[in-house]
Amino acid sequence: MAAPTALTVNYTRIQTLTSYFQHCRRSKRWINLKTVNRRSPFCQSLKRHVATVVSGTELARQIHKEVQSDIAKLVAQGNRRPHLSVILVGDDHASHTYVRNKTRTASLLGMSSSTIFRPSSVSQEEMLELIYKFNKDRSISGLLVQLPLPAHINERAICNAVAPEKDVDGFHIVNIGKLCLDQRCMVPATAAAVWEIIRRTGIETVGKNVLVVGRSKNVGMPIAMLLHSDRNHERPGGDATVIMAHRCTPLPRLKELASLADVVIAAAGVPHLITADMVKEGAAIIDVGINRMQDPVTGKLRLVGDVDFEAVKEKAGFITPVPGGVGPMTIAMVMKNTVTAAKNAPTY
Ligand SMILES: Nc1nc(=O)c2c([nH]1)NC[C@@H]1CN(c3ccc(C(=O)N[C@@H](CCC(=O)O)C(=O)O)cc3)C=[N+]21
Ligand SMILES: [Mg+2]
Repeated sequence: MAAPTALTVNYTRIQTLTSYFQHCRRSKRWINLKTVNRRSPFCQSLKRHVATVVSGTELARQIHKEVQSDIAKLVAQGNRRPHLSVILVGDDHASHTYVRNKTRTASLLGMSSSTIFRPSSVSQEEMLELIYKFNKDRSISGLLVQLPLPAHINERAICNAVAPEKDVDGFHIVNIGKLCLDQRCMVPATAAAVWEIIRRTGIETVGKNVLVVGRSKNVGMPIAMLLHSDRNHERPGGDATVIMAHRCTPLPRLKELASLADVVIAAAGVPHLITADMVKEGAAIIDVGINRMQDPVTGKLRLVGDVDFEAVKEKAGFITPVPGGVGPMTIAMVMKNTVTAAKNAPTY
C-alpha cells in the first residue's frame, strides 16, 4: 500500500489562503497544509459538488426587462419606437427559427420588427439595393442580414454594405476594426452573450487562463478579443490570458490547454469535443456550440453543444447548457444592440 501522500493545497476548492481560513473556521478544524493525508476526512470534504448550471434563459429574461424599460423610456420621451429589420435568404430551417426568435422577442420587448424574405436565387445586386434602401430609412434602427448566405453572394460585401450605426450584428468592417482597437462599437451578439454570462455570473477573468476553442470571425475571434483586452480601455476587456485553439490544434494539445484553463469557451461546432477528462476541476465552461444531431433512440433531431454536458457538469464549477445557454442570450444581445442603435440615431 502506498504511503499517505503529502498534499500541499487542494486548489479546486481552496483557491486562496483566505478561503482556506474560512473553510477551517467553518469546519472548526485546522490542518497542516503540508501533511494532509489524501484519504483523511478533511480531503473528503474538499470534494467538489456538481457545477452550477448557468441558465441563459434566466439571464436573458433579466436583459429583456432592462431593454424593455429602455424602450419604454425612449418612447415616453417622444422618440420613434426602435425597429429591427431582418433580411432572410433561402429556406434553411435553423435560420428561420433564429429569425423568428429574434422578431418574436422584439415584439415582446415593445420593439417593432420586420423580416424581408428572399429566395436563395436572389442576386447580390438586389441584396445591396435592399440594404441601401434600409440604410436610408429613418424608421429602421437596426438592420441585420441573417447568415449564412448562398455561395454566389459575397458575405463580406453584404456585411460592409450595412450602415455601421445600424449594424446590430457588429459584422461591418468598421465595427470589427473598432472591436479590435478596444473602441466602443456594436459587439457581435454571440460574443456579447458570452461576455454578459461571465459578468452576470461573477466568473472572474482578470489574470485567469481562458481557452477559446474555435476561431470563426463571427464567434471565436470576437470572444477572444473581448476577453484578452484591457479592462480600462474605452470598450472594457476581460484582462485574461487568452489562448485560441482550432481545427489544427492536436487533440492531446487541446487537452493540455484545457486542463490549464479557468474558463473554456467551446465554439468549434464539434459535438462533445470538450470532455470531462480535459477540464480543470472548478472551471467555468461556456458552450457556444449548436449542433443538430439525430437521437439514436427516438430518431428525432436534438440540439447538442460542443461540451459533453452530463460528464463535464460533475467536474466544472459553472457550465452553460445547450439549449438554454448562450443561444437565448445571443437573441437578448441583438435586442440590446438594436436599442443602442436607436438611442444613437439622429433625432432630426
Ligand atoms: N447575421 C446573423 N446574426 C446572428 O446572430 C446569427 C447568424 N447570422 N447566423 C447564425 C447564428 C446563430 N445564432 C443563434 C441565435 C439564437 C439561437 C437560439 O435561440 N438557440 C436556442 C435554441 C433554438 C433552437 O431550438 O434551434 C438555445 O440555444 O436555447 C442559436 C443561435 C445567431 N446567429
Ligand atoms: Mg444555447
